[in-house]
Amino acid sequence: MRHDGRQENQLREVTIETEVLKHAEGSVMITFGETKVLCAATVEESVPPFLRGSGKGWVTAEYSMLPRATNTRNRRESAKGKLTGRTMEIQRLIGRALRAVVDLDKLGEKSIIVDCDVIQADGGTRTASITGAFVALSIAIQKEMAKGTLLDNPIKEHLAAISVGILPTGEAVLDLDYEEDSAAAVDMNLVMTEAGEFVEIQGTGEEHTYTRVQLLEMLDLGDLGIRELIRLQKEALEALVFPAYETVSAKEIVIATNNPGKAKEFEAIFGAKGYTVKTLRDFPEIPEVAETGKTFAENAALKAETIAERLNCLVLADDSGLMVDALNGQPGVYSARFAGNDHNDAANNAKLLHELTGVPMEDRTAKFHCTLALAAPGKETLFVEGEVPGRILSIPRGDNGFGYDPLFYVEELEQSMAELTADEKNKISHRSVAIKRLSAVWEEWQEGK
Ligand SMILES: O=c1nc[nH]c2c1ncn2[C@H]1C[C@H](O)[C@@H](COP(=O)(O)OP(=O)(O)OP(=O)(O)O)O1
Ligand SMILES: [Mg+2]
Repeated sequence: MRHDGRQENQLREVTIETEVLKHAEGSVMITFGETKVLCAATVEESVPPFLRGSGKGWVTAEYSMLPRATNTRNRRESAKGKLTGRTMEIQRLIGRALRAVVDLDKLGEKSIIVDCDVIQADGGTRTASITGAFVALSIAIQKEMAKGTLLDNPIKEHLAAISVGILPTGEAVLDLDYEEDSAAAVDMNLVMTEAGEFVEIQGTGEEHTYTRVQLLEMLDLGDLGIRELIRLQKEALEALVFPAYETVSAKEIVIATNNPGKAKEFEAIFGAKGYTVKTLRDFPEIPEVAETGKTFAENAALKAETIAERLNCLVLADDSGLMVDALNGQPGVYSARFAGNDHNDAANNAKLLHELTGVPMEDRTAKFHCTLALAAPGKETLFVEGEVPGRILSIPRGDNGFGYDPLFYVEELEQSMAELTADEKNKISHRSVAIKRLSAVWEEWQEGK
């Protein structure tokens, strides 16, 4: 009988609470009896220098204990200015353990760092850390997969860790608490995989030795404990769904535009398809992307790809403009800054009228062009285009729309774009033509690589 009434092959009560932190990509509060460890996994889009350009990712861990995790206060290692040997040893062990079950090639050039912070210590902090860290890592990876930023699951199999030992009575026991651990004759930490293989065995006698028979007895107990821990890990992970991510990919779309006129049109068109539209006005912290490209496609890609990387999600961008035949296709990609001043519709329209002074109506043919770029991190960008023909009026007409709409006459409707209602414009505009083409190829693109 053990001091807390457990059987020799019985774990303490183990709980695994997932998603306990707002910011970390994966987080877990794990308890082994009175031992409590907070595990937080962070995904970073970079790797240590020795892996750069290799296509391989990295998984590592840090371990630390809060001052009052123990019955007397320990000075913080940050206050001491250096890590103790014990801390270094444990965090390396956690990192090694996790890397044993992750295919770093499949992870690609990303790093996952799992921070294990012991809130309360009552023996087995490293084994609880490894067991919890694996779950936090799995959550972070599942989210990457849900977002489409990881295509293939790099986790090869489950992994957990447990302590076993020999009490002074000679009895082999599973999952020692602090009281048992400090008196134990032999103390052993086992890190094992779901397949029953070992990653690490740390077994030491303390003023005692142990026999081969006792070693096998401890390994058997450990095996039992690991199986139970893996069952609990799976239970915790299976209970998780990622509804937020499903909504982001299925029902929400981010459009990399600052133009309120475009935003309204996208909202109307995608809203009718059941999407919520977010634009850069929802992310005021993101600086404007410089449109340094020479083509609509280059600029659309610049906007979509920069923002997709930044927000780590699917992003659509629009680069559009007016192409006037009598001006050899100008202002084209420079439409927004035709009059020099970016985004000044009145000045742009005035300059357009000035440039076309004396040009007769039959020679004032033009078209609106729109290139859409759909980008996701790690994916090749998809492009579609749309155009609508028209003529440039000599007097602005109508108050709807934006940009050059008051000067753009749509012959078949016998109205300027600015005289059309939003619905009417959205049926015929260059943007709506492009969006229709996008819907036709979107799914195929999303399923492909
Ligand atoms: O339906 C339209 N009706 C009237 N004018 C339009 C339209 N579509 C584009 N245009 C003009 C406005 C702007 O002068 C330029 C787009 O420049 P472009 O860089 O693509 O957009 P932008 O800088 O206003 O917003 P953003 O880059 O944040 O999406 O073409
Ligand atoms: Mg622009």
